[in-house]
Amino acid sequence: MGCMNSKSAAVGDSRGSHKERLRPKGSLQKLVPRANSSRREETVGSKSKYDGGDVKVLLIDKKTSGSNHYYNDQAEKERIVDKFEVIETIDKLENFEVTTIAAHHHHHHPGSGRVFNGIKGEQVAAGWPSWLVAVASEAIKGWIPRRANTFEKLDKIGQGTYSSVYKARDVIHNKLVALKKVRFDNHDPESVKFMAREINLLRRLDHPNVIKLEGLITSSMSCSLYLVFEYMEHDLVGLASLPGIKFSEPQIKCYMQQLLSGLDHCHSHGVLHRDIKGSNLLIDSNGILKIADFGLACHFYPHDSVAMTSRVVTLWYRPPELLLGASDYGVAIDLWSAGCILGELYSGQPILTGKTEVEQLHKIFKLCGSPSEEYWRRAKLPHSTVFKPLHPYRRCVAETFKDFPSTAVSLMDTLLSIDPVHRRTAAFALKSEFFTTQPFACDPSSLPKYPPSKEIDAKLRDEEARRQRAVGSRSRVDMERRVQKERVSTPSSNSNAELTTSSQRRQPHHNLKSRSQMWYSRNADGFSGFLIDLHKQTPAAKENSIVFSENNRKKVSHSGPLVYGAAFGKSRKESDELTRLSSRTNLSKFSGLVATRRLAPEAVNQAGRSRRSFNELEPAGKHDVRRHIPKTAESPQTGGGRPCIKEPMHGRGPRRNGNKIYVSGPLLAPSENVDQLLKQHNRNIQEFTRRARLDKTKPGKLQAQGKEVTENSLFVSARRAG
Ligand SMILES: Nc1ncnc2c1ncn2[C@@H]1O[C@H](COP(=O)(O)OP(=O)(O)OP(=O)(O)O)[C@@H](O)[C@H]1O
Repeated sequence: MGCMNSKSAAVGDSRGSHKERLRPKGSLQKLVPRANSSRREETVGSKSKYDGGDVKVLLIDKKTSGSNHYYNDQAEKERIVDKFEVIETIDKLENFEVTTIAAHHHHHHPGSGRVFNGIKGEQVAAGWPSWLVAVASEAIKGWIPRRANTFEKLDKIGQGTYSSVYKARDVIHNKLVALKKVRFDNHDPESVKFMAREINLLRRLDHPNVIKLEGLITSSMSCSLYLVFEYMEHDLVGLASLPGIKFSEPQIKCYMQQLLSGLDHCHSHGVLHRDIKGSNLLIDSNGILKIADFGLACHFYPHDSVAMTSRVVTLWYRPPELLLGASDYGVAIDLWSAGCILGELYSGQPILTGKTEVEQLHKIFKLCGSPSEEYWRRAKLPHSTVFKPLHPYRRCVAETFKDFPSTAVSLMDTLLSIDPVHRRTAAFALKSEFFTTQPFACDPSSLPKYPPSKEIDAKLRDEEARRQRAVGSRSRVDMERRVQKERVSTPSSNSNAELTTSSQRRQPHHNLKSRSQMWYSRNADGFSGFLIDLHKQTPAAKENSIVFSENNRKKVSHSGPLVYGAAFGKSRKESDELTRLSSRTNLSKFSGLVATRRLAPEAVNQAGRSRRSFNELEPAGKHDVRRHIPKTAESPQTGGGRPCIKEPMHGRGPRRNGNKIYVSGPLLAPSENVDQLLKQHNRNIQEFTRRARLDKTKPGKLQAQGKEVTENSLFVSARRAG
């Protein structure tokens, strides 16, 4: 059949003579004759237009073949179509034989110039866009697209890096669903392919603990795609951050059992998830946990060695072998993440919260010990020469989590093995004493009913609280100015107290310290936007704040590790080690990169190349790293991976002033500065007035001096505020 030029309209070998005549328009619809029509039933083809390209479809009703109609022109077609009543979008094609479908486009496009026959032809006829059919026919096989107007969109409930997720009502089946609008470039076949990979994998899986893909919404005209999922009220991060939530042991076991059962199903179906983390574990109103977000997932072949990218899994849940650059890995990567979740469920906060890959690995070694000599030799990991510590680290998982139940520690010990082989399998974990000894996992249906809670809700709460702080601070600044202006001697702290109280009254969450906020302020690993009082900080937060101030003071245009050996208050040995690592690697620049999500596994080398070129071409500090990070860092988990130096430069990073550090949030002058500033200003005015009195007789000089004082005072203010 070959390619066709943009305007020719070959419809099929046997109907070549009609090729210029078939110009039906509109989507594929089943038509029934109106009462006065002589026609019995017919399906008209669709000619859709998108991005300047046309797709032609000719369907022949098997029952009435021979009565196919070719329209001479659009007007004729419309006249004929008008005789029919559209009763439904076709959802079954068995009765129709697709003879030929021609797609031709003005622009280069997947499917451009292609004539689809057979299955692909049917797919286009069924209303799938040809850009999807062209490269992802397998993903939509046997399915028909749902139409957008069969859903009623409700709220936005999730914002992922690659998607926006909406709550919606399926009006046909009258039930709630989640619609995930996936972002991809439909002009780029690779991008479409990788989006389709998620669909393919999801369709392979069918388990109560794996999210179910119920359908796809698109149309031949559309360049976007929605994935339709069963609706889930919660995710684990959102749930854990609900104020006052503390999971019981049977509850933790219940969630872990479901997580591991879901993982076991994925793994036994040859699927690695590669992004297990709390926000991807969805929980419905009956307490059923489902693994979601298969955007990073891939097929794996246990007995074949296929190179895969190591840039997967959100930093805090990423196993050491990936940080060491492994490209041949297996189920153990998901088990490591599951071990992190287990620790998090007990401790109430993420357990390994590095800000950079180097720091993440360092934290892992400190907790789990560094790999044995035998492992270094056997694994031959790409970054081992860079990351192998000079001195081995001792494993202290049991000591660190000594307050947890012993069976939980024992399971963590297995799942957090440095050597992936020792992590065993999800099936093995499910048989561990953790699940076989009392207290047993509770039944999901017996779990408490929670108000809807999502990571996005937790974020919104955090943001609202931050906004309130900002409003409070701004009001405070305004108030201080007013106080100064009116020369009222009320102590500003009183005014602030009043303001705080009123803002608290307005905002019920103001004073609630969500768990995520606490994680941040405790660890200073995320960017919460809250004013943190150093006196009240834990040592960990203090350590980090020192890094921040170091960064600011030294105006280092590079991320953490270059200074963190010394700045984190580590032991001399650790500090030397980190400095050594940091000076030997540039990986810190790419911290938090969570995989080349749309990159083929085979493209590992290419990723390496782009990494190099990024290093070589871009001057440090000038580059907006976020543009190059496919999976950016808004969540605490991914946030852990952000290069920390960028943030202060963009006004979102931690800034230190006296005993307080500001972490993220709007750029506000710390309010203590306002006091100083105003005092200084007063002094300057007094000085100016004094000199003016002295120099009454020398107006020329006065003017000059006045100017000088003003400039000085501005200079002082700027310097102090900066
Ligand atoms: N079936 C669902 N029901 C309810 N909410 C959902 C559902 N699927 C996803 N969400 C919400 O949307 C968010 C983003 O979805 P998802 O993780 O699939 O997208 P993503 O773009 O891959 O995100 P990420 O950047 O976190 O990997 C989830 O964290 C979750 O809160």
